Amino acid sequence: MHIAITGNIGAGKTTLATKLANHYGWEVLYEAVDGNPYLPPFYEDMEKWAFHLQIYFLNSRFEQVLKIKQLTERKTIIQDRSIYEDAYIFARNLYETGKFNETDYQTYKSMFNTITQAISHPDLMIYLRADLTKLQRQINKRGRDFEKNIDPNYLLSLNKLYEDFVELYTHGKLLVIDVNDLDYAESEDDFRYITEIIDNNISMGTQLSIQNI
Ligand SMILES: Nc1ncnc2c1ncn2[C@@H]1O[C@H](COP(=O)(O)OP(=O)(O)OP(=O)(O)O)[C@@H](O)[C@H]1O
Repeated sequence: MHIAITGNIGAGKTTLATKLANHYGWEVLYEAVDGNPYLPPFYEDMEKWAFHLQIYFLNSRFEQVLKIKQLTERKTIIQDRSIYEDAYIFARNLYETGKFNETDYQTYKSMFNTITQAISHPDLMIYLRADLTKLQRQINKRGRDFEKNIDPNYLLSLNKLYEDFVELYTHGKLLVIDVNDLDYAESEDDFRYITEIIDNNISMGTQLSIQNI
C-alpha cells in the first residue's frame, strides 16, 4: 500500500510520517531537502531558480514513485509529500505569481503530464491542514536557515492552492486532518487521535476503495 502525507511547508509531514512508520512498521520515503542544491538559492531569488528547482523535485519524486511501485509489492510505504503538490501547488503558485514564465511552465507541465501517465496514485492521501500561525510557528521551531525569511503571503498562497487541490482530488482516498490544535510530536493523546482516524479509514492488508470521504 502507498500512503502519502500532504501539506504546506511546516505542516508537520515529516514528523507524522516518521511516527506513523514506527507505529505501523511502514517504510518512510522523505523528500529531497538535505543536499538539494537549488533550495537555498531558490529562497533568495525564486524567479531565477524556479525551473531548476521544479525539475529537481519532479525527478526526485518520480524516482520515489518508481521505487514505491516496487516496494509496495512487499510492504506499506509512507511518502513525505506527493508528486501532485509539486505541480498543482508549488509550480502553479510560481506561475500565478509571475515567477515561472509561460514557456518554462508549459515545458514543466508537459513533463509532469508525461510522468503521471506512467505512475500509480497513492492508495491513501493524508492532508494536514494548518493555518498560517501554525505553519510559521513550526518553521521557526525547526530553524532552517534558508526558510527564515519566508514570506507569509507565500505560505498563504500555497494554503489556498492546497485547499483547491484537496477539494478536487479524485485519484484515491483522501483524509483531511486539521492539525492546528494538535501536537503529535509531544502528545501521545494527539498522536493516538490520528492513528484512530487512520485505523477507522483503512483496513490493513486490503485494497482501499477509491472514494473521497
Ligand atoms: N515543488 C516544490 N517547489 C518549491 N519548494 C518546494 C517544493 N517541494 C518542496 N519544497 C520546499 O522544500 C522544503 C522542504 O519542504 P517542507 O518543509 O514542506 O518539508 P518538510 O520538512 O517535510 O515539512 P513538514 O514541516 O511538513 O515536515 C520547503 O522549504 C518547501 O518549500
